[in-house]
Amino acid sequence: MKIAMLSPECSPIAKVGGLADVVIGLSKSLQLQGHDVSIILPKYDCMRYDQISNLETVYYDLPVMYRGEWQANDVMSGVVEGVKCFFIDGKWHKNFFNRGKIYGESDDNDRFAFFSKAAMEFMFKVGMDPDIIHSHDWPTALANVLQREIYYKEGMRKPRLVYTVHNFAHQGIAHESVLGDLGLNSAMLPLECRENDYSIVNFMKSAVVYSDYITTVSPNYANEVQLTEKGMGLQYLLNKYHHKFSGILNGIDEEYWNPKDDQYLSHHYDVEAIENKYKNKEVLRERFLLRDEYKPIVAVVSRLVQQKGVDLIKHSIFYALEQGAQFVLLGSSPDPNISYEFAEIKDMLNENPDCHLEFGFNEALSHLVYAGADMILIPSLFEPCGLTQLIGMRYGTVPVARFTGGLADTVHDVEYSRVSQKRRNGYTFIDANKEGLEFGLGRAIDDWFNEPQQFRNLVNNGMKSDFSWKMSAKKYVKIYKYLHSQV
Ligand SMILES: Nc1ncnc2c1ncn2[C@@H]1O[C@H](COP(=O)(O)OP(=O)(O)O[C@H]2O[C@H](CO)[C@@H](O)[C@H](O)[C@H]2O)[C@@H](O)[C@H]1O
Repeated sequence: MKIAMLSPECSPIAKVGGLADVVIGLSKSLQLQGHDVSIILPKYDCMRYDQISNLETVYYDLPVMYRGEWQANDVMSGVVEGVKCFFIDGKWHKNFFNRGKIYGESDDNDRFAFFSKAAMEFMFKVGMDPDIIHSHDWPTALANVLQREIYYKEGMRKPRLVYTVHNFAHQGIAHESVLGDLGLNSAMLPLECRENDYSIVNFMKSAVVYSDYITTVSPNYANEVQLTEKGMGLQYLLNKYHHKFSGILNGIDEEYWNPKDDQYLSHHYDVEAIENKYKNKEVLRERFLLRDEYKPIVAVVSRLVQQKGVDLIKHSIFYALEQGAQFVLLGSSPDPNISYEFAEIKDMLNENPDCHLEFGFNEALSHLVYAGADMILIPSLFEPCGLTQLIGMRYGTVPVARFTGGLADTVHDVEYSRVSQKRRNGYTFIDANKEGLEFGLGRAIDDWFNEPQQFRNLVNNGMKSDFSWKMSAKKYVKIYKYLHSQV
């Protein structure tokens, strides 16, 4: 099948969070299974150009009608991790993608609405005509509306539309004038695509209504968003369209995340020969100036946003130290208040030889943290899937996770899980408060000190688990094929 992925992120060239990992991981796996995949992205000035090969301009001056005028764009192609990518390079004065960042601009809605239109226009002009247009999250949601309302009518009839939601907390809300900017007739957009104030358009709702199939990134989160407030206001709509909605668990790219030959590690290991993991622990300690003592390292690798349980992360720093563990954090926050709070804690613990907080986004360092730590903590308030617990397990780092969303699908508690002993791989806790966190983390630290064999079994079980994309990619293909069988 011919699949066009539309995404604002793609690892490792344009990554803010897990969406980037999923887009490349799923694409690689689909390609391995014999499908023809292209990823279409904006051409940001801040991309990792060193990770793109064969970059060349393939279309000059692609005209895109926006705000009633033809705007020129070049389109470049390149290869990322073996997958063909196209980059839309807006040449006009607004410079939507030369902002030094991917998100966080006051005109994000306009930037990504424009990208959706330009991506559709590109596919139309070059006659790409994919079997599937697979768009992701709010930034590419309007592509689905554009396909049905404009491009289908102009003859681009083949594509079936699949839409994956990585987080219902960010939906893309804008005044309906955004539709006119894209050449859509605002009056045609159904009311269920709008907010209570009908002049406000909700991008995600629109994609739910217009797509042929909607997925989210774990089965448990798919249930939660239909049944609870985790649907962030979309519960009704998701229930209405439940026949075309399901959860497919994310995988990880096991080639990229592989302790056996990880490009960022100097000591490689696997489940059969794990000793080198502890050399990475030494390297991590040296790097973060932690003392070399018989203690477990608890790690957090995260965007520091409320979703991730920032108050619980803060509490866990002090709690882990109190319990005799070391604590490391690699995190960055788009929220200055949260950044400030963590900077204060860093100041307070500056002289502590058992703690290091590192701020910023650092891909290479994240690999060392996964490899060097003993436990990875994910105390999220909600979590659509979560990748850090999967990556942690791949590196023999035991997850301590809140029992929610995809974390509940993937982390199986050593004592309280219903799965067989062999599949138990971590510690979970239910309550999103200090007591809950201490219940999960306390048991993990205690077992590390006092039940080393039990802890080691968890390490082994995690490392032996299959978190590859293979099975999940097959589930997507099944959906793609089903949609075409319905035509
Ligand atoms: N400071 C830092 N430096 C380097 N790397 C860092 C980093 N902070 C985070 N990362 C990396 O970013 C990724 C984050 O993965 P998450 O699953 O936490 O995704 P996120 O919440 O962003 O995305 C959403 O989409 C994904 C994908 O569907 C869902 O799993 C998730 O639940 C949902 O919230 C991991 O690869 C992690 O290593």
